[in-house]
Amino acid sequence: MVKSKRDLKSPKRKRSLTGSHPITRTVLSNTQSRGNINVVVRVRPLHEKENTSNNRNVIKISNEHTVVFDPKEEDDPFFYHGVQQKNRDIMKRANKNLSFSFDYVFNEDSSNEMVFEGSTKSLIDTLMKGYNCSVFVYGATGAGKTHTMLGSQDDPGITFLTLMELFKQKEALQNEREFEIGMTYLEVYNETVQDLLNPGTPLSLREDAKYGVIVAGIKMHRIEDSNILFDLLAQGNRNRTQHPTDANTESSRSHAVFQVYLRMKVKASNEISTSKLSMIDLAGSERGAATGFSGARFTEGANINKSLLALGNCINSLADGRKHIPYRDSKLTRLLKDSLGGNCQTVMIANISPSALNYEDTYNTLKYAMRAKKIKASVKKNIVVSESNLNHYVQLVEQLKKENEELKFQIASNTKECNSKSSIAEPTVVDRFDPVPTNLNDLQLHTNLQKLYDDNKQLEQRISQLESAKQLAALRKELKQETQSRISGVCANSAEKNQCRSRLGKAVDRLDRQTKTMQDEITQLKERSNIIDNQIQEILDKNPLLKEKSDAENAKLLSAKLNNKVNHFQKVCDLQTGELRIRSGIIQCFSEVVQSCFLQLRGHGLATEALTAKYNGLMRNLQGIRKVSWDDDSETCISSTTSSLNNTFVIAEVTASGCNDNMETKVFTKSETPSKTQTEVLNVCAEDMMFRVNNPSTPDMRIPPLGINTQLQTLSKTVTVKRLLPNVYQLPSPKFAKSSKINQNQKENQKPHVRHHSAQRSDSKPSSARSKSTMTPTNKPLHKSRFK
Ligand SMILES: Nc1ncnc2c1ncn2[C@@H]1O[C@H](COP(=O)(O)OP(=O)(O)OP(=O)(O)O)[C@@H](O)[C@H]1O
Repeated sequence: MVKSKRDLKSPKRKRSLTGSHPITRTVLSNTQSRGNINVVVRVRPLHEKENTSNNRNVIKISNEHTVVFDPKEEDDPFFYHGVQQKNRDIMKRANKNLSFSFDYVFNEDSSNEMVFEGSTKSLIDTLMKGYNCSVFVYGATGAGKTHTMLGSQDDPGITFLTLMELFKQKEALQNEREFEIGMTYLEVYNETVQDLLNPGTPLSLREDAKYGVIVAGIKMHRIEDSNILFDLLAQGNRNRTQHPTDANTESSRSHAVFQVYLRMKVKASNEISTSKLSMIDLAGSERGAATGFSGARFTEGANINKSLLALGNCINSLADGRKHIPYRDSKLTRLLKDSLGGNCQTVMIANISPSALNYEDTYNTLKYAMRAKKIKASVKKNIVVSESNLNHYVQLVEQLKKENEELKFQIASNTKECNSKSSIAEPTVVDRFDPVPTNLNDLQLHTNLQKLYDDNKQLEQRISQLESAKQLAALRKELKQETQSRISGVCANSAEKNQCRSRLGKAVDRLDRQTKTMQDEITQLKERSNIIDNQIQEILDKNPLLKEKSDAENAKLLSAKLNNKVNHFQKVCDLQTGELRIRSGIIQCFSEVVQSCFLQLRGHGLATEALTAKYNGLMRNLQGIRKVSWDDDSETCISSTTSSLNNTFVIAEVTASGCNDNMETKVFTKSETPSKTQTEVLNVCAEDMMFRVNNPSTPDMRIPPLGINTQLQTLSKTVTVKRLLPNVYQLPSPKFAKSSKINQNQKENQKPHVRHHSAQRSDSKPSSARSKSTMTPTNKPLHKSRFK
């Protein structure tokens, strides 16, 4: 016997497979039920440790098909007054005494060869006829699964014996058929798939319409004779994940899947058949406590149990004849999709320990095996008559039928959902009926089209995310640059300025880099999306009837794009709201500081006129008084009707002393933007006018407003403001009325003002005096269209 599972070597092949350990009982002929999974139980001998401890045997084999779990113990008869007493020990727990029937039960003395003869030997006939076959060994840790599968040099396991049988039959049929045999050996460990013959990065599973479930990237090894096969088996076994547990010092912690692919061509008829034999050594099905580990081993155990539970659920669903089988719940079940139900002849070997120490695990294994027995398999031959690529046609038809069923089910549930929604809202375009073709070719095109649209949707989703992130980055960059431009005004010294500039510069660079990376990815994704669009077009060219489906999918795509846009604008709003909050905080703080500084300066008599004017302008801005509005057409408006003149404020057409000769009247139009200084002057003028309107009794009405002259000299021009926005300056009507009376008294002295040329202004009266004459506010609401 080999000392370690990893020491597996080519077993001695000189032994006659059928002669050395003949099975004494006929097993297969009358026990195998072709339609169902063939379930056999193998009871291992007690270990030395189990023998020495005061250990009870919980398994009794009644006959070759029946095993009794926790059999009733035969009590020593107890007599009282010569009468035998029943239930003598009332403290003792009643035995379960459960009887289970299987296709065959192998006892402690059965060799691997006997197990082979009684379980997997017949599979080779089936395989040679073009059917898929699979063998599972199931059981708790230490129950004898690996011993059954791999065995030892003296007692080779069923994998070795089954493949020997395959080569034997191959040789026998050599003259009639051409054979190609390939194999893969992989393990599923912690929900990842690894090639045991080429260990490396984990492999992924893909569903292929033609070949069913395939392991992407696994290497198939071609085998001509049995020598290389056993070397490969030993090599793979060395790479298998093993860790000692409390129950087994060489416990296999992964599910090992050994698959042999057979392709045969009948020379006479050119008939080609393909079949696959899968031999699966499952990891232990024990409870967590049996491994005695926590941490990594516990996680490992949890993953093993997860996949075995998923396998159990699939078995239950298959046994109950349900339509939906949850193959996708674990990697193991996905991988074994075509090895469980459907087109496959399956054998399950349930390994159990007879020791009471494994009471619960044994009980669970027997129950699991009983469930598996109920699975009904419908085995189909994988045969085609030509050498074309259709050698998996049968499998394809099966899969398409299944997909058809699933799609019909989806349509039914969608229609139901649609009906229930229609009472609340109009059905949207995405809820439209999506016809499913009944013809197999069309169904294939339909499925492909759906997949392409799904891929496209994912790409679009990612592109939208990137586009949105890119635009937000551009906005952030703009804000950073704005901050950069403010630096010179806010930093105290050049060191601080440089520090700020460098920080902001780095942020801008980072945003540039991010934008570039995003742009690159967008370009790639768009290229892929274009390829998919072309593929979609090709399908639509082949079958124009799918146009309706395509329209529905395009509508879904558009709806998803619009949703993404809405999300994007929400993000932009959030960003800008955040920025606004920051700015309001700055302005609040800033105005307090400025006010305090200005008041201090004024207190010390240091506030110049210019500074005061600036300060007043700033304060007005902070109060929300932002602009003066001018009429569009200066010429026509100024020289037009009296009512328009009544609404005209001429603020400062009269010069300050010393520069009245070259004055010209300036009328701003809406499209003109006055300079910063001009705006300030206008604001001050307007403010002054308002003050005079609101306080008509002010004695120095004739004195021009403070600073105006100086400013006008600087400007060297006369400024005419035709109109002020009343809602900006908020002229209160009662005060207007009051001021109106005063203006009435002075009306006699007024001349309608059209345009003041330098000659008319030679009296050098203060501007305000004349401007007052044109300030003829009216109680009538001002015509809206004139206020822009
Ligand atoms: N039928 C048998 N006859 C003799 N020895 C056996 C038999 N079954 C199992 N053993 C021995 O019991 C021990 C545990 O068996 P094995 O490693 O096959 O268990 P296992 O079910 O594969 O456990 P694990 O799931 O932890 O890998 C081994 O030393 C093996 O040689």
